[in-house]
Amino acid sequence: MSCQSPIVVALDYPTMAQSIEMAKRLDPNQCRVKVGKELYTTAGPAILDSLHALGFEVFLDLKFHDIPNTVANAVSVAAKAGVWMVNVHASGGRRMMEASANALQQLPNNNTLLIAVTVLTSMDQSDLVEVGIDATPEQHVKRLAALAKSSGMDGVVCSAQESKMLSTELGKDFVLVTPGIRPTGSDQGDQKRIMTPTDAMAAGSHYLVMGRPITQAADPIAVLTQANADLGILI
Ligand SMILES: O=C(O)c1cc(=O)[nH]c(=O)n1[C@@H]1O[C@H](COP(=O)(O)O)[C@@H](O)[C@H]1O
Repeated sequence: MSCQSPIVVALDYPTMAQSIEMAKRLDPNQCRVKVGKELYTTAGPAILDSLHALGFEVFLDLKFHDIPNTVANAVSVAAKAGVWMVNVHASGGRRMMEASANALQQLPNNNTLLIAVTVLTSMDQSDLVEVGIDATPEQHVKRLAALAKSSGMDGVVCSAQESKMLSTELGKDFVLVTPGIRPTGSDQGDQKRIMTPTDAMAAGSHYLVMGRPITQAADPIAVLTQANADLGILI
């Protein structure tokens, strides 16, 4: 049975041992897990097998951004490894996203969700200006999300601050994956566009990515259980 909670715990650790130690404390009914650049660079594909063996659905967050052929082949390998979700950068453009979507369609019985990152949740308007984008984060997210949808993506990564707008613009079935989730009182860190778990779900997010508020907590399981309880999920 698929996990009932929308929470995806980011296993951002420098060693495989630390990530597995945390995964063993977590319950696959209480959350999904995310493998990002730090963990994948140290552990390689073996980490996916280990997390699958523990019963988790895994979001492979490598944010592919390259030429269409390279990205299409990379997402295809990820899907064959059985990950639940994989992502690419929407700024890679239509041809890159279409090639990726086509690559997954050619696989027999593909179930992997293909998601495009819009504007990183660590960026605000001043960061966009510096990279030559003369738009607000909301405007740029809207443009990239529309492009992602028409290029065959299942959904986007955005901040929960844009969830309401995207849900209205692109429909409730277009999957909204939102990092930058911060329970009240938790440290913002390097995130700029943040929201609490409850507000994010009310705004229309489908999945909530939470890293440090859980992994750096004195009692990670208590924080996760409280976040689920706040969302009305009692496991
Ligand atoms: O694609 C992502 O997961 C992602 C996109 C984004 O815009 N912002 C973002 O924070 N993330 C990831 O989500 C996680 C957030 O972690 P915390 O800030 O520790 O909760 C990290 O693993 C990031 O790599």
